[in-house]
Amino acid sequence: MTELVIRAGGLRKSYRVIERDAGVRAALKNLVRREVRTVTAVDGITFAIEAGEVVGFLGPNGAGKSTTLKMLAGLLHPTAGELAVLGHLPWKRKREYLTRIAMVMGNRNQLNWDIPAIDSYEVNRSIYQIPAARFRSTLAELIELMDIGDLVRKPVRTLSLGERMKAEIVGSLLHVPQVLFLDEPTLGLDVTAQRRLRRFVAEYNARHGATVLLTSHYMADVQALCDRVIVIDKGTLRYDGPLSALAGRVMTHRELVLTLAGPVPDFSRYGDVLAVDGNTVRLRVPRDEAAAVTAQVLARHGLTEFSSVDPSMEEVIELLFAVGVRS
Ligand SMILES: Nc1ncnc2c1ncn2[C@@H]1O[C@H](COP(=O)(O)OP(=O)(O)OP(=O)(O)O)[C@@H](O)[C@H]1O
Repeated sequence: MTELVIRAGGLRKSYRVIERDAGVRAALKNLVRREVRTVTAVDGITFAIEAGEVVGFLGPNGAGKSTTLKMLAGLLHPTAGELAVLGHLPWKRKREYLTRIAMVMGNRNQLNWDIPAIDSYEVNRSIYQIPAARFRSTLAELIELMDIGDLVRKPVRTLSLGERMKAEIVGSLLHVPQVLFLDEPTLGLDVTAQRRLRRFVAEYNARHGATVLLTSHYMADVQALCDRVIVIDKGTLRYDGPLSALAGRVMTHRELVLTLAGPVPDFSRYGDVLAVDGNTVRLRVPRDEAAAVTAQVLARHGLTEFSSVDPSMEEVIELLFAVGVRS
């Protein structure tokens, strides 16, 4: 039986924001009476994740992804709902919990800039009470997996962004956590460093059976690592399922490229004619009619070639965020 590592039910998080207009007068008024507004960042989401899954968390800016990850990692207290990770209430921040998870934020540094990463790692070793021999072997494994070698001996401030991110991740995983929350881990990295990091996450997942929840604006990260995606928008869950099925839910139409033996007659009765080039016509048809249209064209006109153009994942996501998911 598979083990459920994360269970969230009706999870909510609201922030209280103090409203303030600009200027001295507003500042004075604010001292007397504070206008407080509630921002609901996560508005009752329910999902469950099994051990060893690598799940992509997608959504436009401000959708509530970081807030959700922070609740899972115990950095924020949920306003309402149920949440259990590895059987723990994350916000209690129990030692037994914190030693089994890691949160990596692409836009935050955990390592001290003025000293080499290896010295910060020593600090982590004592915080997590990692036995010396295990620490050495894990460090060697992570350094090899991440291919950072002697860089860990240079002051962090002298490292490039990509090198620093690799060093950050090594530092976050020295206690060999079973659950990884990765919030934009490849943010700002060049393509080579992104690829390296992806390989690393895949390898770590395979070696340690770790459960990974990842947010990223780079679709390549999600495609390379996640079979399953959870899409949220304005704090609510819009899709939870295989990445491969997402296109089908979002794209209402398909593009067919049909090549006939002779010139193309008027094809407007089959769908939107996008282009005609010699004997080839590009046709846009409702997704669920694509097979029937192809069969009709084959029967009536004959086909020498046929293909259907699959949208790129970027296109799917762009459309998804623009129009939402069809239920
Ligand atoms: N500390 C805070 N105080 C008040 N509002 C906040 C706070 N943190 C986040 N928010 C608001 O909550 C909403 C969700 O923010 P969150 O950072 O979780 O979204 P996100 O999906 O991670 O966005 P992005 O892709 O831009 O990182 C946004 O409207 C944001 O402005």
